[in-house]
Amino acid sequence: MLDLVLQTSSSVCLWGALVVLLIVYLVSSSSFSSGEDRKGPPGPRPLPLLGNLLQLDLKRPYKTLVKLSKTYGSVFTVYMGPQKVVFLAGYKTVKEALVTNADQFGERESVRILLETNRGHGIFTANGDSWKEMRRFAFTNLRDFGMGKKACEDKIIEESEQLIEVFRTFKGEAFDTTNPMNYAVSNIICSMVYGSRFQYDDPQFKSLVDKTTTIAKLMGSPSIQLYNMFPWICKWAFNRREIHKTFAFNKKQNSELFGQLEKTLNPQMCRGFVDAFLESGNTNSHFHDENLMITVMNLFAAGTDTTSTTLRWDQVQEELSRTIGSRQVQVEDRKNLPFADAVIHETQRLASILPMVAHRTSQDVTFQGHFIEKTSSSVSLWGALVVLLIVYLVSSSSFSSQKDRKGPPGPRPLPLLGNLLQLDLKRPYDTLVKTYGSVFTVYMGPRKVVVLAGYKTVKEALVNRADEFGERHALQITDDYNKGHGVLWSNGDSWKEMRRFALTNLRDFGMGKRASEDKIIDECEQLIEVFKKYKGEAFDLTKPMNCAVSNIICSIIYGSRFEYDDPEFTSLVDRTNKNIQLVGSPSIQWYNMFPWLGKWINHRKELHTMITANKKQNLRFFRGLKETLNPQMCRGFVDSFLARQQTLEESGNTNSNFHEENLLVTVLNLFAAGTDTTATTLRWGLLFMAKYPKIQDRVQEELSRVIGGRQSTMEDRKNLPYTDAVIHETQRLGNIVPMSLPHQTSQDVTFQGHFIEKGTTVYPLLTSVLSDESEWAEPHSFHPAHFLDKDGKFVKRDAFMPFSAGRRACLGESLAKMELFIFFTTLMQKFRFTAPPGVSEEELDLSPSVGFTRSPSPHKLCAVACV
Ligand code: HEM
Repeated sequence: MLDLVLQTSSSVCLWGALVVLLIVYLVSSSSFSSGEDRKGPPGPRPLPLLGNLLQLDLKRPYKTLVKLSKTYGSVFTVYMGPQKVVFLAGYKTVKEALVTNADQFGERESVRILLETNRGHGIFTANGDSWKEMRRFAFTNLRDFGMGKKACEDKIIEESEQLIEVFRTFKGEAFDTTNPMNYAVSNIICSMVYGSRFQYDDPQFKSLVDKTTTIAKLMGSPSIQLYNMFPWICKWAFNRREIHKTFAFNKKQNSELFGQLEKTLNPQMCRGFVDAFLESGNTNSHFHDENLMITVMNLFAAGTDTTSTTLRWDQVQEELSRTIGSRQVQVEDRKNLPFADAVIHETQRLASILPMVAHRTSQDVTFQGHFIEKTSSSVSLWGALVVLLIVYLVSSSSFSSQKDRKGPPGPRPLPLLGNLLQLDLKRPYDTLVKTYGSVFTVYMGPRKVVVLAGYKTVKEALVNRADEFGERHALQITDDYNKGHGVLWSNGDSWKEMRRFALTNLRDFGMGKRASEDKIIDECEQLIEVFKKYKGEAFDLTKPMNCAVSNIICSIIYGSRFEYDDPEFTSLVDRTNKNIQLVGSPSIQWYNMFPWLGKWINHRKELHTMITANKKQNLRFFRGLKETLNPQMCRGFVDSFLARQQTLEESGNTNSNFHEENLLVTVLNLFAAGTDTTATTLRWGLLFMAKYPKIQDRVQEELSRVIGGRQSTMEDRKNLPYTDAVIHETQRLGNIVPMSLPHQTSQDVTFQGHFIEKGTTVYPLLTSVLSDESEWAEPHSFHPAHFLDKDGKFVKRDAFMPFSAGRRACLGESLAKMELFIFFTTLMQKFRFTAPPGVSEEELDLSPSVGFTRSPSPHKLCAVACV
């Protein structure tokens, strides 16, 4: 069959063959059905090839697994890609397997990447005789060099003195304990392995420790997990190259250290594990260089990575000083320090730094009534699939079209997966901009996407070529619920009518006008009351901020605001915000790329429940408004829409875009687009103020000098250039919609010499505009001077494009600007925003949490009322 396939060149046949092979594989392979047939442990139903991958949170797989153990019990099966893995959960089960049935469960199963680096040597991933010898030798030697004994205790005491010295140099100021802690712990291993410790600033030592930690981090990254499951297609993963590079570097450094030790070897004085190994004179075949190297690196890796957690030091310290005063603690003291000992144990329990270590079955096992077969792999079928894929890659024409027709350049895509494996899904385009310039092609799974980067290019496309680039590309998930209605995800006449109607109405209801300003001022007063309740204590601003901003939209849409504790209101606000998060989640991104996976995506069900609830609630509101409709008094957007609908119906127009579904979707769009965005920007602003108190000083000084204690209005903006610059800089650096929303080309386009087909998805990369190095002096820092001239006057900047540009630009721009100005200035007049007590400004984290919008990581601030 393979010969036949190899001779065929058409990609259709190849796809056909692939499908047939997959079916054959599915039907013939017992690996997926054995679960049921032979009473294997239960588990979620796997997909072919992908297994249960889409149900797992790859960042914290153990969390999903704990959830699964609640459904399937303490022994269950999960397919990590094509690989069947049996998980054991809970004390009783784990103990029964690892202790009682040690022989059957005691072999080490290893992930692909570790097999590659360790090659069956060392202790961690080895099995069989080599493992037995190395483990025994390491164990005896570590014991000889003091593990659990007095000599080791002395070394640890000496090291802890060094660590205390380092801690002291910070003089009580906040600092990150990771590095000193890693150095101290590594030094214990160094003493045992090489026979000596290092100074913490020794570059060789620092690099060894830092690189070991880097490798550990990379090993847990999602792309490496994917590689472990699909080694044949994920070979190109960037992190894999990094691991191999770093690992080789560490090896080289260790070789040098071993070389030095070998030169000074003295049979009368064995300094450590390496000496013992070199001297062992053991002719046994397992004592070779490679085994020494990997064993030492295993000991290093396993002995270094530490855990940090918030310890109850107050109580621990009290117990320590009561029990032993200021003398050095010794292991002997442990029995008299029950609380300290408990804290250390609890830290280990909670931190659980190695949540999953893989074992494998050495034979067929029946365990707790489940059949678990001896670990095996269906190598031959996989081999066939790989060959087929290669043939496909070489012959298929579908991906080479971009070269033929001079499409924008880009990395070479894989079939189906496209460039997914080359992208860091959190910041997908940063590296690509550097390699491919301002217009390039990326395949998000099977979908071709053109990315536009930099101010000039984005402006040229969205403004100068607005007609060609001004259509919206709807994502699969938004299409499911918007179905071409509303303003955000629609196109054509319906979009045009809805956008125009929404814009006119928002304007009539005060957007950019006095009425709207009054509403914002009223809402601000409510928000201030909420902030005051915290009496200067630290709190999370998200919820009150969301409620306040949502209320502005409510006033405009329904004609009235809600109390913050009204359950109708809070549920609407909470669901809207949760929806936005979910829509940006990785699993929904998978769904957008591979809609046929639909059923298996968990978040989709959650999203469905919430959107349905929001729709129902809105329909209820509409009904209430309809019953009290008064043509003389239009309360808001819904009234206006209903009135128009009625007029059209009365005039016999049955074909109009003014129907209930369009009202519903437009209202949900305005809610979604108008709340999270503005509230998130305001949270960035206050966080920047707490982080940079000198800038906050200048804002507050300007406010009190120019408007004193009275309420600010939009009129004041021109007299507050510094404050205005700070708000603009907040939007620039906050960069909350980093990729804008997807556009698509409305026709075949030739752009900057590249051919782009009609209907291609286009992402204008706003983040690259807002941090364009040729436009901004300090693109990556908070620098209000970007918007000030040398006399301190406010200057507009063309590259300030947080609302995007052109015909699809943000519809709520002027409302958002008004909200930002009034909320920000009023809050600045009333409160001083600071980091929580005990947290320094440097520690306030500016790293974003990226979902559909880019928001600050969860944090708390204090709002101290100004007198
Ligand atoms: C700081 C606040 C805001 C920011 C940064 C922001 C940003 C954006 C961006 C980048 C887009 C996509 C433009 C494109 O496709 O190129 C957008 C679209 C949109 N925004 Fe905003 N927005 C904000 C506030 C608001 C508010 C308050 C409303 C509602 C009243 C709103 C309603 C919309 C709508 C309806 C669209 C879709 C326009 C269309 O597709 O025709 N936005 N916004």
